[in-house]
Amino acid sequence: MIRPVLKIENLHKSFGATPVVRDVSFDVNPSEVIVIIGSSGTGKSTLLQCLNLLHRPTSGRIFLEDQEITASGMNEDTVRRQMGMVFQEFNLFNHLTVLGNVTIGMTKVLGMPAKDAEKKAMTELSRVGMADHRHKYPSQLSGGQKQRVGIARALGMDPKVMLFDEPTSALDPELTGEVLAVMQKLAAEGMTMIIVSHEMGFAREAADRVIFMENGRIEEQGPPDRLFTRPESERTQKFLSIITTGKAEPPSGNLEPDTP
Ligand SMILES: Nc1ncnc2c1ncn2[C@@H]1O[C@H](COP(=O)(O)OP(=O)(O)OP(=O)(O)O)[C@@H](O)[C@H]1O
Repeated sequence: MIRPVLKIENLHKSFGATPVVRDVSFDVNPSEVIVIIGSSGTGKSTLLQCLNLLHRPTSGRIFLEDQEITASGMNEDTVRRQMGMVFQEFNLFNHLTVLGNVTIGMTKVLGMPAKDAEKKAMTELSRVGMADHRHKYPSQLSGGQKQRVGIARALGMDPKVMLFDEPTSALDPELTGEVLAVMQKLAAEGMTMIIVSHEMGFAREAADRVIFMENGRIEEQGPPDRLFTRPESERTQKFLSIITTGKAEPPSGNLEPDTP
């Protein structure tokens, strides 16, 4: 039997009285690439941020390999160290070079000697095609290059899973491709990844499984070939038709009352 990297059981997250993630359960298998899609405001980012405890779930359980990370007393930093997170905004340190941005987590958080950290950082920068830019500062890089450094920084921590929260949303269209290409390469190398994205072409090509979220719940999930061509749920059909025809704005937010 395959042991999942992540196991999510009956996850709920509310902000005050507003439910945003409702009873979400799924497993993530080793080397699996999951792309989460859905209209704006349906809880995709909140779900992702619950997975590495940036948001504390209101209820439900999350297991990272065999460890329940939602157990009381669990150290959040220990959990986050094992999951690489790539944000829409790149969150690089502007006063550090590319190399400095990638090594800082390894030296400060993992306690790695500087020489070892530099060697590892160069390996990860090569992986994302940024080794030649190692001495530059973030202000000297394009958005796509900054995001690739962000990915190298996350990889430097040898994460068990990589979480991407709309990694290309802040990029001009011509820079999106280079970041998606790096993510596709990581997928081909066997990295376990969960990606929140509006890039349907990428979801179709790179995902092993697509999860469509609606109103905080998993409405439908399946392999991209099936989900994009023969969606089972009417809501998925509607969402995909809006996305492809661009005829109307998808409905947003929690339109339904919460049902227990
Ligand atoms: N920290 C917070 N406090 C209160 N409400 C929040 C908070 N974060 C998110 N929300 C609300 O939760 C809902 C879901 O937001 P979320 O960002 O998870 O949606 P999303 O599906 O990722 O949307 P998008 O695709 O636009 O990023 C929204 O109504 C949002 O306003």
